[in-house]
Amino acid sequence: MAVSLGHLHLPSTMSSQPQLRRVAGNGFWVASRISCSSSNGRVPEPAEEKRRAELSARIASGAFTVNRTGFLSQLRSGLSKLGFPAEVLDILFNWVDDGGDHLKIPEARGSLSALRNEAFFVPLHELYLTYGGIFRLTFGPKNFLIVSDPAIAKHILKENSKGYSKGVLAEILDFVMGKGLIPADGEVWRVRRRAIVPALHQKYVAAMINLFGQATDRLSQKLDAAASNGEDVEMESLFSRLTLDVIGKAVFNYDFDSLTYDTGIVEAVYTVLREAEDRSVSPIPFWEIPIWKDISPKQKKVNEALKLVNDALDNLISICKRMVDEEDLQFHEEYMNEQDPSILHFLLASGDDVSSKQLRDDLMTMLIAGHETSAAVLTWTFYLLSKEPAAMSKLQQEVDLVLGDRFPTIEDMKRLKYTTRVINESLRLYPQPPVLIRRSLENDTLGKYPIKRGEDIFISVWNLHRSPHLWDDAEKFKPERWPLDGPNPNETNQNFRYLPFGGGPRKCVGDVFATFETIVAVAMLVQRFNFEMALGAPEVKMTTGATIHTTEGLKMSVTRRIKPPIFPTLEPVLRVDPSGSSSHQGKALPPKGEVSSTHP
Ligand code: HEM
Repeated sequence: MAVSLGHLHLPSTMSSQPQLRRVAGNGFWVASRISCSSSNGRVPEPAEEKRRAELSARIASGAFTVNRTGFLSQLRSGLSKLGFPAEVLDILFNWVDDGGDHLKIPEARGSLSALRNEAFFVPLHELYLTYGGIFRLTFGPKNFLIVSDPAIAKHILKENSKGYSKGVLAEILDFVMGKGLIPADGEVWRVRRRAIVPALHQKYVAAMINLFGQATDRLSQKLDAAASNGEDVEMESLFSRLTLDVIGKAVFNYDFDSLTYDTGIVEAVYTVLREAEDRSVSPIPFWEIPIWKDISPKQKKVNEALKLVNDALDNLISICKRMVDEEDLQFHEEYMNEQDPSILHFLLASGDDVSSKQLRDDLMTMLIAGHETSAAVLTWTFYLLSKEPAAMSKLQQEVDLVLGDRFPTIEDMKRLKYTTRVINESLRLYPQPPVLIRRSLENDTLGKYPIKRGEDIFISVWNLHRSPHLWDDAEKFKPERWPLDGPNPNETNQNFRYLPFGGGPRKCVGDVFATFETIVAVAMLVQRFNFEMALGAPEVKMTTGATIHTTEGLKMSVTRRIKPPIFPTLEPVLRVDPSGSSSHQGKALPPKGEVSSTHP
């Protein structure tokens, strides 16, 4: 029986797991009921539902379940054959299990064919509903522990974070990030984290609000042209360009201007990004095979692109070094160069004692970490909003009331409360990335199970965020689940059932940056346009790399908004402090349809 707790906090490992029972006589573990989840916060299509039902049936039939061997299992099987009732054996063997140190993690054997054509975290959700908050998934010689339990996630990410490394992730990303902050472990990570975190200080993030506004304004110009011509737009690729332009300026003061031009460097960045994503989901590391590496045209292209990007970064580092040398520098905690407020400038001005290679690795890491993640959040937010017109109109009411026709300012970030909740909820349904990867550096105990050093672990944020045991209406897009006047939801106040930016010492360094970036983009776009799924647009399906992508893009039709007059007595939750609004320094938007000349 899948346990529906229907409340928010889940204190113990045991209670988060559906009850498992062994089928008498065969020693298999099965769940008594498998609930089939809809995905995307929407009602699944019939074909998808049928495929899911088949997968659920295969899981329930034990097609993925590993036969337990060993003395206890054989004893149980023998007793069962002698006619002992299953219920009695359950009680007896669960009791024996609880006391012993032989306890085995439930185990499922994955078949690659079952996972084909599917974002891999979706079948993991089905397996979670059957096998519980921790299980071992075996693929041929490889196996992984899949963790979907808040208490175990907290243990790995926070309480015993020193006992875990980035493992397989560091191996996959080595070619592009080297020892950058995401893959780095141990002393390198500690030193780099200490150097980088101060660069994202309050004054810097506040300065970024203008940058977010200017970049979104450029996107608006594109949408405006599409609206005039009655053309549909593919929003996923536009969001990817928007966030690339933002992160280039924010991290190393480079204007990709990818919303306007398709330059060689933009193409090179995408080649490298796609390769990183392909490698993260490839079952066989082709790129490590010596001859393949040299003859594969794809690998050749990747190496050329990587060289182009690395050379560009090296060049930006030397330009910035020259700027810093010529500056009359007075470095302090909230230091920021007005002409170049980038993270790179801060790091060099701080006298950060670091090799150029390490600095490049860190810049590349932030470029990748801060680009696709924010783009994916925007893509799925607009997808969800297109399915919930009521949420969209509530959002537009708030934006009209708080911003009117202005650009957003830093003060608006706390006033755009419903906008923030929409993003919180989008991040719950579509966490980016959907799994966190770790490797145990020493023997440990996860929940009630002992594990050995060297275990590869996937913490499924997708499962945590969509667990029917942890959330009411887990699959539903409900920004209202987060009270407007409550705290911003995070891993701490949600006791690790909600991990949009990870948790513990390796939590995202760009969480506030990214939250503001997405608030500004969402607010400015819905302020100016209405969005709907385009007529005849392909069904929006998921595929995965490091983040969740659509398979065929997010095709939308965009129309300019004709705004109703603003009545200040809308719903009380949307009312803003009138004294605050008069002090806004925000810039007025150009009249609808006109193009602003503001460029970074
Ligand atoms: C909505 C956008 C973003 C999301 C959803 C997101 C999510 C995450 C998550 C879940 C982690 C933890 C990974 C783990 O524990 O394995 C992480 C780490 C990280 N993120 Fe973000 N991120 C976003 C934006 C950004 C931005 C804009 C930057 C840079 C300015 C950034 C830089 C980093 C870095 C450097 C780490 C590694 C931290 C460490 O290991 O010490 N992220 N991010």
